[in-house]
Amino acid sequence: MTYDAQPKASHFIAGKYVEDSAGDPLDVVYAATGETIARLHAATPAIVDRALASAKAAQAGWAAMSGTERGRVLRRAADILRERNRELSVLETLDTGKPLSETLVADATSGADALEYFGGLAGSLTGEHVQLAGGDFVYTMRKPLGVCVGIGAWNYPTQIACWKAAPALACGNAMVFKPSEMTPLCTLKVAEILMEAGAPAGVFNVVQGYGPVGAALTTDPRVAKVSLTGSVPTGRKVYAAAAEGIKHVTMELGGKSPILVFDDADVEAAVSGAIVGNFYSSGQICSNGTRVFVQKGIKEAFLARLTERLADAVIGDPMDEATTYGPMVSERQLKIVEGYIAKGIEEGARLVAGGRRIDRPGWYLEPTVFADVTDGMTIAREEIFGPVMSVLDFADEADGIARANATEFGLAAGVFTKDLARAHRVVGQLEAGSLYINAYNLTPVEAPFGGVKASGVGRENSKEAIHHYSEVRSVYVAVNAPEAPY
Ligand SMILES: NC(=O)c1ccc[n+]([C@@H]2O[C@H](COP(=O)([O-])OP(=O)(O)OC[C@H]3O[C@@H](n4cnc5c(N)ncnc54)[C@H](O)[C@@H]3O)[C@@H](O)[C@H]2O)c1
Ligand SMILES: O=CCc1c[nH]cn1
Repeated sequence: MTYDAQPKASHFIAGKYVEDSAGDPLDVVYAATGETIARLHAATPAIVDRALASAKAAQAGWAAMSGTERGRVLRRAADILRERNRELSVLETLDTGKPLSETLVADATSGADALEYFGGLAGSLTGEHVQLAGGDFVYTMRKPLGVCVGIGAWNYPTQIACWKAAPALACGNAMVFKPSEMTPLCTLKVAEILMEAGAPAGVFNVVQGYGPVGAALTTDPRVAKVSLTGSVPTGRKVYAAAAEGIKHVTMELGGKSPILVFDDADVEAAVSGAIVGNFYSSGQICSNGTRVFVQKGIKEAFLARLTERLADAVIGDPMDEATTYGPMVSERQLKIVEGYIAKGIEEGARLVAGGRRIDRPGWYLEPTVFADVTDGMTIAREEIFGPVMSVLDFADEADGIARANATEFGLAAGVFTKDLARAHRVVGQLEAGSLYINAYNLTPVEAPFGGVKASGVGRENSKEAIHHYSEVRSVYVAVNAPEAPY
């Protein structure tokens, strides 16, 4: 099968595709076959400069439009994403290797939700009136930050671009977005669609590249804010570089999230939560609940049902809609995960499912489950970012909470129990940004998403995101003549 994945050019600047073949080559390899399906080029310094200049030039005019007009553009873009969902989902599958059965429901559709939601909010972004003594008052104005930079990870290229662009543009900012070097294709389509929907040229630009391009964008004095989705080590670098310029940041980083399954949980629901929380997108989701703490009384039933249901995963061609489990994004990522599996075995965890590379072209790794994992093992401490679930025993509520929190990360956490009083008591003590009761890994645009501790700073989605793409100014108005001491 041949796929037409080659874009018109590598970058999208000031409303047009732009190429500069002097940049380092950036090949797109289809994860399901290992074939190179497109060649792009990383941005040269001249391209980075052009993109930032274009965003800077466009931003003031975009901010001067009414929120209702900006919102209309975003909502039109949402409609186009939905109309082209199939075409965009195929491209997302080519970019990432995720099965079409997932991309049809979780990528362009999630991007469209963000554009629609923030498009709806754009017209109602207002300040406040604050009455003071004696008739004086203060009013506040909510202002855009200016030029924002978005830097993406490779697991959800369309979603990540839209989750950043939608609130940024709703508030009147312009954006330069650098997708992950692993998945450069989808964001170009988002840029094309925003222009088609009526966004002025320069309001959303895309430049490709590796880490140094992201670093050049982060440190440029024209940039007011950097929003990164990536690993904690990259987050530390980008946060530090942004701090040098006193820039705003959003850091959407990694995790090692816990799921607590109590004795009284519905086994079927808990197994479903653990499956979506570990194997959706072949385990390449930041918020995955990769430490599954299972109370002793339910452990055998949980493991038995989990292994039974894993046997029903349809592993195959991601373009076949019957496939429910696809390849990992790259051979490099697959080898990193194989290294963790070897470490798990070496450190004494019990392999109860999977563990091997699948004998077919592309980067396929079996959904893998380890039981009898202990807190000190490498697979229980480090983010693997692949299809590896660690099942740990726990004694009681206090033990489960303490051990769930014993990590530098704090992105998500889940609790499965029929005792709702306990569920609320437990989530109230778990150190994570997204908490789930009898559910896992759902990310509706209406709910804030983001981490605590090393998992991040700031929130995407919901009204919370508005605070991270705008700032408040206050105006003091005197109605009486001012007094002075002399
Ligand atoms: N919290 C979230 O919302 C979220 C979502 C998806 C992925 N992630 C995390 O992302 C990681 C996997 O993605 P990845 O491997 O692409 O992450 P990564 O940290 O390797 O790269 C992320 C992005 O940062 C860029 N980058 C690298 N060095 C940079 C630098 N010095 N300055 C600026 N940009 C730089 C990369 O080119 C890429 O675009 C995992 O840790 C995962 O948990 C988090
Ligand atoms: O990968 C992190 C963000 C996310 C979680 N679920 C879907 N996307």
